[in-house]
Amino acid sequence: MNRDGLELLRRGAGILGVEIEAQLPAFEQLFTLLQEGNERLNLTALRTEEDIVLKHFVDSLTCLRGSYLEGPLTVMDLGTGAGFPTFPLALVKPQLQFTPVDSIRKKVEFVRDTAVQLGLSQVTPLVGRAEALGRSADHRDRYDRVVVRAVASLPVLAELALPLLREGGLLVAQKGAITPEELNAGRRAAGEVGGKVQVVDPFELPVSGDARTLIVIEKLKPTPSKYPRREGVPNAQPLFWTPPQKLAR
Ligand SMILES: C[S@@+](CC[C@H](N)C(=O)[O-])C[C@H]1O[C@@H](n2cnc3c(N)ncnc32)[C@H](O)[C@@H]1O
Repeated sequence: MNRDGLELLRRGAGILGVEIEAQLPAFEQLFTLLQEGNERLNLTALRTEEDIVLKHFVDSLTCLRGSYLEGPLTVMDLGTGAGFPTFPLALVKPQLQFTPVDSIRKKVEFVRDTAVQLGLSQVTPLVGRAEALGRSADHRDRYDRVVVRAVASLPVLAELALPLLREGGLLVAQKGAITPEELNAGRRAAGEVGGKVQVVDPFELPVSGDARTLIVIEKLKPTPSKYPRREGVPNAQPLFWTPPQKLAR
């Protein structure tokens, strides 16, 4: 990472109030590993230094808004891709025990190798689909937090994540701008799977000003055993919602 990238990272984290000075060498190493991984494996669409620093590193750190990730907690990162938001969060919050999950094996292998190289022993990557994990005894009702970034619409996230949380656990979903229709469907879906939308926090990504929304759903009671539905169904038929592109013309 060159000097401009480092300054951008400092500036973005500073605006968020996140202290990262001691972790800058690790972020530089992550940057290099991500670039090498991208050349080999085509992991992420973001390739420029500015995009990686701002839209992966700083953007992931915005999950720390509102202090929902304080203390020793077990955290599943659902649909982690190349390891986001897991890596930036794990670097600055070493008390969090992360389980980054993705259905694509090559991505999880990259995350596993990168975690080893960064010395992040509290990161335990897993290949799997949320629908299957949400039905397995090893993972259902287990986690203090589920974090997600750029994975699915809110009703789908509610159905995939709530089964994995313990009662009182929180889904922390980082999204772009959200329409009232998606939010309304998300509220209804959350209720259906045992949760409640507790926080809708719109904000701007530092420096670029891009619209973001942090949404927090709390699990209040057990998720009915029929959820999550089988693989692919939550996305194909989101609870209480027809995404705009699926509306008949
Ligand atoms: C757009 S990428 C986002 C990756 C990462 N969270 C980020 O912000 O860069 C979405 C990822 O979610 C994974 N994914 C989507 N649905 C999933 C599911 N049901 N179970 C596990 N992984 C899933 C995909 O394989 C993909 O890697």
